[in-house]
Amino acid sequence: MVFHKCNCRIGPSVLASDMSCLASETQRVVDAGADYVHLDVMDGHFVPNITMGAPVIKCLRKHSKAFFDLHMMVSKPEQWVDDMADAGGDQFTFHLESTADPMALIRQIRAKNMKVGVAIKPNTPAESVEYLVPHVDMVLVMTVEPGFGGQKFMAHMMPKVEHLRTKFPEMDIEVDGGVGVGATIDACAKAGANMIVAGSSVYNAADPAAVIRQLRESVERYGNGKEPTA
Ligand SMILES: O=C(CO)[C@@H](O)[C@H](O)COP(=O)(O)O
Ligand SMILES: [Fe+2]
Repeated sequence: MVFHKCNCRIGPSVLASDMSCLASETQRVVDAGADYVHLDVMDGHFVPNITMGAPVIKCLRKHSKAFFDLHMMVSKPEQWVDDMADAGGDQFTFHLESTADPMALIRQIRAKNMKVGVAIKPNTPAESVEYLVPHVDMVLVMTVEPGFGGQKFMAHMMPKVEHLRTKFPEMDIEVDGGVGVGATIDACAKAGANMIVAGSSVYNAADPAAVIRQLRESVERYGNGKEPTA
């Protein structure tokens, strides 16, 4: 177990919601205790799927004050920084694999007053992102191949989380893909993740509030420096 003192935050991914009712579906998870909302932006090029762009996020912003974590699965993230900031994005999480000049992109995001996240795909080693840690707010370790919700959790990504947590005890580390109540969240929590994206497990649940609570309990039990009670 790798302990840390980072705040636990749960961010449902609206990709698993009924996206024809995005405003009410966002509100539904906020009411259920979500700390932020994870919005998956896919361009059909960086990943083989298309979801939403800045116009949709701008409309959603009119209905929600939630913190919007924009997971930018796009080939040219630089192209979308201004539009996403204008649309009301709070955090711009780009993929390390998508840009030739991460530092320039980080400066561009900061200039628009957004927080910065950097994501790594399953085949990208944790070491490759270390030099960016002092310059970003969060590292996202993908626990599925980006592109689709509802995939199987990749447990073999946990050593990457553990490696980063050991080196950076105070950094926000997010996991995304296939995370739900039970073995998957427990593995993430024990490895040291403190920001938890959960799509299907929250939106498909009969009681999303109970799921969010249990995800949080796992992080607080295993990750936040407390000994397990059972
Ligand atoms: O970025 C992605 C997929 O590319 C994720 O945000 C998924 O949307 C999470 O959904 P579940 O795996 O939890 O259903
Ligand atoms: Fe995502």
